[in-house]
Amino acid sequence: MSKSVLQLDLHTFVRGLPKAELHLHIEGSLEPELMFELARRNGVELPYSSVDELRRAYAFDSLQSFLDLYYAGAGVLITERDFYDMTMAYMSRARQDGVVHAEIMFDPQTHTARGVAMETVFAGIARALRETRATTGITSYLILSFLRHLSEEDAIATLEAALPLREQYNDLWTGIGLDSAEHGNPPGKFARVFARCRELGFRLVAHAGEEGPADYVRDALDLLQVERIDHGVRSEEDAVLLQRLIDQQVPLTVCPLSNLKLQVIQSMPQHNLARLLRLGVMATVNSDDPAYFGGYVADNYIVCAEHLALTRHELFELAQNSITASFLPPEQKHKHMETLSAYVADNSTPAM
Ligand SMILES: Nc1ncnc2[nH]cnc12
Ligand SMILES: [Zn+2]
Repeated sequence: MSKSVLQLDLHTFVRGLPKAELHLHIEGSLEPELMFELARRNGVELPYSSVDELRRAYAFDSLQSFLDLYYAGAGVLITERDFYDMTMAYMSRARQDGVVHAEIMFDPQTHTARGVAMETVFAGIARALRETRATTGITSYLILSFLRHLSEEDAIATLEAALPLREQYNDLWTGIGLDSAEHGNPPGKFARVFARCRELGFRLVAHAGEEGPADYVRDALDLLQVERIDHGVRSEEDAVLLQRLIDQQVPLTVCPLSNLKLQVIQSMPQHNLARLLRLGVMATVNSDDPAYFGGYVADNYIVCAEHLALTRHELFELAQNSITASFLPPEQKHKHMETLSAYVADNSTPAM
């Protein structure tokens, strides 16, 4: 295969790089413009007079300060069409970023607590994902995530309310996750419901080591038996844990712009993504809540390339890791790996 003489610029290279996005909260993809449109459509009053005023409120100093706005913003989602519109907007944006497969978290408790039916949430999101798969070939899975600031009983009730829908959404709903406020809500609080989900054959993930300590990462592995850790950046503080992540190739779904916006780090050059990757951690790059954190998945790759001096080969490794760490069956992973290798071979200088 011939190599191009001219190297693509960074932005073009990253956007064309076939990749999976593994850490994305669909409610966190709700852009202010759509939030205002849904508020108008549903007669919901927002405490902001304009899109600009809302965007100006996105100045966070912690995970909790973000979550307060995020849950309030989700209050405009009422009908099946609202969930469909939000999901279509994300999928079309993801397509522009070279996403070939997305594993999407959603928080049913945020909606059922407001009287929105579980079926409405599933139906709207699923219609958009299936339509996207049919028209573009981009595949996706759903990860139903429990809110950890609520009780385990609430999580169990949520699981029971969703299970009757499992067969209907079998092509999409493959995973269970754990998100929301980490401090004071350790993984062990959800050991029973995760054990039940494991028995039911779900793939398991959990947020850990974002704001919370490295101990929470270890507990998520030992007590919840998750396969992937969402964030996990604080694992670096525990050398034994870090070696375990490397030895066992436990994927971390890292979200650099999120870490910056929520002040997990104070500046991008401080981010440990490059260090983790170079130590042999199965790190991936993702957007978390792109509408709130100022960038979609390709922006996250680019900001890391620019501030952490990632090489093109390392960007390729991150994309490879995203496919490897996905829940896709082996034959689909293999197909994406071939496409990815061909893309990189076609767009590399001989020195890469
Ligand atoms: N970054 C994050 N951490 C925990 N819960 C979340 N829910 C949405 N985004 C989250
Ligand atoms: Zn997250």
